[in-house]
Amino acid sequence: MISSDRMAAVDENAAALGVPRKQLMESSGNAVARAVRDHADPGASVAVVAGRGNNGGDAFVAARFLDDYDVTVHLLGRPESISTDIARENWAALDEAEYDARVVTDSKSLELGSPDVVVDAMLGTGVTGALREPEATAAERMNALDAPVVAVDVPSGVDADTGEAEGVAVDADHVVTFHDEKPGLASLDAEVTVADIGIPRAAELFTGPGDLRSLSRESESHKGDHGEVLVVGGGPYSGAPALAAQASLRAGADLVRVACPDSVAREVQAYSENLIVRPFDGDHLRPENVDSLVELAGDHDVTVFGPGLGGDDETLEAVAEFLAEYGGTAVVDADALQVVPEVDTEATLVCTPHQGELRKMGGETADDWQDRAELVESFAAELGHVLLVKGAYDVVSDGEETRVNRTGNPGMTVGGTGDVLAGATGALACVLSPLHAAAVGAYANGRAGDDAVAENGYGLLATDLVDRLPAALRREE
Ligand SMILES: NC(=O)C1=CN([C@@H]2O[C@H](COP(=O)(O)OP(=O)(O)OC[C@H]3O[C@@H](n4cnc5c(N)ncnc54)[C@H](O)[C@@H]3O)[C@@H](O)[C@H]2O)[C@@H](O)CC1
Ligand SMILES: [K+]
Repeated sequence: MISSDRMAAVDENAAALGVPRKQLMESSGNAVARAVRDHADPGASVAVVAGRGNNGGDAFVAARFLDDYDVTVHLLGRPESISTDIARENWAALDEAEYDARVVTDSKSLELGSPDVVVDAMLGTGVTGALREPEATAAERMNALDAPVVAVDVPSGVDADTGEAEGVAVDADHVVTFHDEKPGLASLDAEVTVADIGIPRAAELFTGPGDLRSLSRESESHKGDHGEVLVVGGGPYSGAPALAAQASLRAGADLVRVACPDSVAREVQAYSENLIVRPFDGDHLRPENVDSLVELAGDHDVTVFGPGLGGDDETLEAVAEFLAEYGGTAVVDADALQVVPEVDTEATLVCTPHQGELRKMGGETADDWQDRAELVESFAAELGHVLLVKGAYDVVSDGEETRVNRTGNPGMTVGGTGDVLAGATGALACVLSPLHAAAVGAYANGRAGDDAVAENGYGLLATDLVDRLPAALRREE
């Protein structure tokens, strides 16, 4: 099963891997033509009703794969209003080659006749709201015909994620959907075929630019909409929590507070005026600090737990108590990680170990990234938490779904890059699912590192990553 949002991300990742959408459209159209052949023999008449998006584009391609049929393509709307270049190019190809391709600007002039098969390519995953005109009338006309209706990707008017329609929708007999099943199709009274259109598995497995799609913002946004993060860290170190907190801000959080021991509060604040510091008593985290921290954490969307806390016995005891009491979402890093396997917690955790820390948690690792991905997936299932295991190929898994990140370079072995990753992931977890936040965090952190090395060579500082996070999270359109 794949949602429309994820499908769009995967499609963009495929393009970044060198398999552009026009090529996928060629495969989609071919698959639609094969489905038409299941319903009628060569020579039969086929009416294709196409919209102005890529759903229509798929059907323009299908017409070319049905040269031995009597095909008529009806485009609803003017060719100039076709909304994508690839659909327009495929329309132009039909027009140039003198196919029977007609422009229908008004539903009254839609003459379907009595075809043997109807292809519904008005709208696919791009539908918003109820079908407008001329699509609504065209749907009613198609439903009234005796001929079987083959729908491209999803019956027009139906929401691919929910299976629901806000108004009239095409009543399809057969749906040819692409790449993977769509959640909304199962409840329909139609035969559903999933066509492999040549999207590489890597487009789903490896993080890519398409994964940044989900970070687009509404123009009407308010302070707090993009998340409030609490970083709990510091004690033996003061730089780590400051780095994590700055990374959270650079990854888009609206407000970030740092809870750290009194002893390092001034140092943490001195790193940046952008930080809000909330000190607690002492020079390292202790069990007596836990209750007030849990309360403070409750006012935030996500807690980033661990940067610079150190591994003192009292501190680890406090970490265990915090996790046992806390019910929100936390990114857990550094020394705090070793406590996770023993704790019974209601919290949603994203654990960010490097391979040494993973072993300390009781997890196994392997040199080959594919073997490692399998081991991480089963350990994540055992823990019941999301794991982001850092390495040349970072592995992210919630125990069911696994993603692998290939950005990053050997310059990132310098201290502090893990704190940046934890902070960025915390900010992202305010607006994305934990698995997706970890995947995008790893992708952006590595991309920031790649940009820094491309500019200056090795010898990068963790602060170089912080400054480059916004660009690394920006989607090029
Ligand atoms: N990986 C993918 O995502 C692939 C998608 N493909 C096809 O692309 C389709 C999605 O294409 P698009 O994003 O261009 O979207 P669609 O082609 O589904 O629809 C977009 C068009 O519909 C119009 N529209 C939206 N809501 C409407 C309504 N209620 N009434 C009337 N018109 C309405 C829009 O103005 C726009 O012109 C998929 O369903 C599939 O058929 C394939 O070509 C290949 C791969
Ligand atoms: K359709």
